[in-house]
Amino acid sequence: MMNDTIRSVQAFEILDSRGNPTLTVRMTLEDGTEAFASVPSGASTGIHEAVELRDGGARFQGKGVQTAVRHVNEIIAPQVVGMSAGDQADVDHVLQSLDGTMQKSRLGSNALLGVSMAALRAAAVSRRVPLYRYIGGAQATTLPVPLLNVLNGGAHADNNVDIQEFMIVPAGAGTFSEAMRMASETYHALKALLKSQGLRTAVGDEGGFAPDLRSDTEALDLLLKAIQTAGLEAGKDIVLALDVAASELYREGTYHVGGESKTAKDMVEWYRTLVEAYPIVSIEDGLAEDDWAGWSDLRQQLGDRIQLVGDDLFVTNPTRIVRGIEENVANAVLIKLNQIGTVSETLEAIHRTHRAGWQAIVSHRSGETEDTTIADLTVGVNGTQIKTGAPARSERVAKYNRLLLIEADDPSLEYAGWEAFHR
Ligand SMILES: O=C(O)[C@@H](CO)OP(=O)(O)O
Ligand SMILES: [Mg+2]
Repeated sequence: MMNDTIRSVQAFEILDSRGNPTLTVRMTLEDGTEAFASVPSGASTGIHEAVELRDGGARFQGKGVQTAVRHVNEIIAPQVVGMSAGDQADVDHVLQSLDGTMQKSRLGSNALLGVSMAALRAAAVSRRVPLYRYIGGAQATTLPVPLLNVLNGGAHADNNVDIQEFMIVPAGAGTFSEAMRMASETYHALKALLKSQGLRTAVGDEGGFAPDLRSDTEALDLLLKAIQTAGLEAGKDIVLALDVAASELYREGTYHVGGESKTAKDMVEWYRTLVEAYPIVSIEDGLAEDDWAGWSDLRQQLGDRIQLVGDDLFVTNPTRIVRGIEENVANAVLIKLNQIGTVSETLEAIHRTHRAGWQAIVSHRSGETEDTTIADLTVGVNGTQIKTGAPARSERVAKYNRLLLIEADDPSLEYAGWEAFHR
């Protein structure tokens, strides 16, 4: 018999994919269910994100992951034991009120999210349903198009490329597994191409290459070449997406790109030339996290042609998303559980995004673990796209592998394909 009353909650310090401390939470239920959830950690974090208690940050006055672990074990656990794991909204409400701050800085968003995700996972296990089915019920019908980061620049790489992430997007595949095959073949073709040009093939945090390139267009040309070498057609089988992470390029009121200072208007014109020359379907964080006026212009100029995704701009925060919808500054939202700190608030962010007719793209962080919750979350909410790195490095591949298993288990789910970019 199912009895999803929470019996115990315990946090442990573990390592993330960068070798930095993070935490995992084990929740047990009265019916004997045991579930774990692990929390990721970003590098290019938005200033409006929920605050994790992270080791080494001067900002946290010596409060690191150990403190977050203690908060779970000593403050949160006694309050949630006895609650029902399936009452996600109630559990998350308790977490939010125990913390009591706007950005979850008292207990730490990592402490809160670990418990919130553990409740979600435990409730599904207890009901003996796959996590995506527990989240989405009969309404989960879609498998997402993956956005795979294969080339890096910006603050993440030691080269002359300004854009942080160049992603390949196999929208033309017929199934999710075919999409992964196309993506990994392109990834390997890219590696061979870099090698043949004497360029570095070491990979960054998300599994993408970071060769020493002269410009952003050289990076885009390399991708087109790799797609072709893999026997695929750019624009038909695979298209491209960018994460500019423009907050990182923004200093003292201007954007610093290619050794020049640019206004928001110049940036929009730059994107127009890129979109005209390359099969780019999506640009994330094209402008900085508080440049609302610039974003509004970007949306007016390019919003009918391509997907414009807010990451640092919205930080998965329902309040910022509502403002973005009202001011019509984008048409898609990047969704990261740890930017907001609870499952319920993440679901609210997704629902508000979808209700506006915008796309919600569930995303990993640059510091990840083997936790695959985001794969199930994407399917559960009928997300048409997922962003979780290169098809290499196990912490990224774990999410893709989970989706491959979901596809194999449930033939009723349909690959989103081009529908993902329908506006
Ligand atoms: O900018 C981003 O979108 C993410 C993930 O790719 O990076 P980070 O986790 O470092 O914020
Ligand atoms: Mg981003």
